[in-house]
Amino acid sequence: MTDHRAAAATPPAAPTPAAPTPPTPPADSALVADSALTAGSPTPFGTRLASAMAEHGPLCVGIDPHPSLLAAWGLPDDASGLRVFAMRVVEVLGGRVAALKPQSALFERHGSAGVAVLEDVLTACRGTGTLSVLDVKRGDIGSTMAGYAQAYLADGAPLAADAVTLSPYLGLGSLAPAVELAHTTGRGVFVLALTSNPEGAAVQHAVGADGRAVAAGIVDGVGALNASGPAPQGLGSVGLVVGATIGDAARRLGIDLAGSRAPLLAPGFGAQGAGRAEVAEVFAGAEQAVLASTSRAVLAAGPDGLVAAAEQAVADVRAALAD
Ligand SMILES: O=C(O)c1cc(=O)[nH]c(=O)n1[C@@H]1O[C@H](COP(=O)(O)O)[C@@H](O)[C@H]1O
Repeated sequence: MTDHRAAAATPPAAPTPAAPTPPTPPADSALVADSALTAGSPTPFGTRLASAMAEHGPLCVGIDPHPSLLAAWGLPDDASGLRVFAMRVVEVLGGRVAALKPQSALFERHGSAGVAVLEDVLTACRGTGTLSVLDVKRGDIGSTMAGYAQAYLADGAPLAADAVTLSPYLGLGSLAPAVELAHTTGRGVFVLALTSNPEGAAVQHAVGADGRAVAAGIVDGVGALNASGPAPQGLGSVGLVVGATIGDAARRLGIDLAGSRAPLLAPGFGAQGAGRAEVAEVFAGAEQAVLASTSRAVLAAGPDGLVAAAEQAVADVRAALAD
């Protein structure tokens, strides 16, 4: 199995023991990673993601420990249940899918104990070689954004992930500290463009003074960031979030999803109703960039059904993108 971990990372803290025991990073993994850094620039996130998708298929499984799912798994709705749930997902699906996407909100609702579990989940992802996309949807004025960037994209940060989700609705330029740090450390960001929820259209489809939709400007801006990023070709490290539920919105708004070289994180597949036909419609012409994301549809299969559910999801996405 290829290791798609960040090229640079300081030794992670050992995961807190849990049942089931999470995968533990090899003792020398960080040393290997550090020597890769000193030997040159870290491998860009977009390059690592392309390789992970080629190996495992274009699927990201979300780790969304909703109270209802904890109950369905027979676990308490507290930090101990959260730990067993999330670590089991990493243990079972780590090394089998291109990426895992912990949903920060559902860890944060358990307070500091939940955030401690999230730290261990991210550490465990690193141990399996599976890319982690931390879904935090952050966005703030530049000076504060630098703090968020340090929290999620700096080598050795307790909550460091391979990539994070960011909101550009304080202005795409306000995300610069995160983009710059991601480029430096071989990490990535996914910028919300056309989200899967129906309420998003009121903001994202709004047309500005230049006659272009807000989302179109974001896609253009992300294309420019990738053009000046560390990878001269192929997938860039600045991705876009484009919901699989948006129908023909991209086409109607004159957005060329493939033109930005952005990896396209595509939630909405599964529990939100998008299936094979919807994925095929939304991403026609941009198939190579799609990383479909699904959470509840896989997690509802329970601890023993995770592998089969993820394999089915990969097959469905592949078929949709081949249609
Ligand atoms: O950034 C995201 O991942 C995201 C963006 C978006 O437009 N829509 C969306 O559903 N998501 C996230 O993707 C996950 C979807 O979960 P399921 O509907 O259970 O597959 C949730 O964690 C959402 O927060």
